[in-house]
Amino acid sequence: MGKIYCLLGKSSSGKDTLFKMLLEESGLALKTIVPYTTRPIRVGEQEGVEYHFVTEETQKKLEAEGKIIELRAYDTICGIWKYFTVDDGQIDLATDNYLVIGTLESYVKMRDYFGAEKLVPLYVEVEDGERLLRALTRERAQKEPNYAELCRRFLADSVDFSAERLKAAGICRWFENTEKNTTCKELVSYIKADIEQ
Ligand SMILES: Nc1ncnc2c1ncn2[C@@H]1O[C@H](COP(=O)(O)OP(=O)(O)OP(=O)(O)O)[C@@H](O)[C@H]1O
Ligand SMILES: Nc1nc2c(ncn2[C@@H]2O[C@H](COP(=O)(O)O)[C@@H](O)[C@H]2O)c(=O)[nH]1
Repeated sequence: MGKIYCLLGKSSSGKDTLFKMLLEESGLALKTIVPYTTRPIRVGEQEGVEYHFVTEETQKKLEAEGKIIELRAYDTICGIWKYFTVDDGQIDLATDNYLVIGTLESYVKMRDYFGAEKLVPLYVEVEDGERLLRALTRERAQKEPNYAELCRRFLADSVDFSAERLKAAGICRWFENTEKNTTCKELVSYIKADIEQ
């Protein structure tokens, strides 16, 4: 029976980078679950790859149909952006293991939906100063850097991933992401051991 491995961590902790590296590990054979969002598509993103980019109306329709597994809404600098997981036939835990990127909130909601034995948290941690530097470097490379949103996320993260909230969600193990290849190796060993147990 399959499980959902959920990469969690503050903004710029390296979730997306590690996500791509882990998907390339053929020994793990992890599948993905494409999430949905109402935020605008960014340069370099593709419909159906990072997200299904949908309108507010589509989100409301999916909600009315009872298809939304979990949803997060953020009051961003550019308005309300929603991120959500949909029961759209992508997930078959009878046959496959999945890798997703989540927040503490989405992890808890998916754990409650699928059952604690099905969700495995992979919490990625980076020292705040280093993380802010990485976030700034990444933002500077954007066509239209949004430094205000970067700052909002940085501040929101310290509340959203507070020690109390991590403890309440049962997250007691973390993976330090100083050097990505080392972190990836640690994650691979951890996931392999979990799959084989
Ligand atoms: N171990 C590392 N060492 C140095 N830089 C890294 C490392 N891991 C990731 N980065 C860089 O840090 C930046 C943020 O990484 P990434 O986009 O993977 O983070 P994220 O957690 O997915 O962020 P967000 O949640 O904001 O989308 C990127 O520019 C990435 O190349
Ligand atoms: N904990 C918080 N998570 C947030 C916030 N704003 C967005 N997000 C989450 O980030 C990821 C990735 O977003 P992206 O726009 O860079 O693709 C997504 O899962 C959101 O849930 C926040 O204020 N706090």
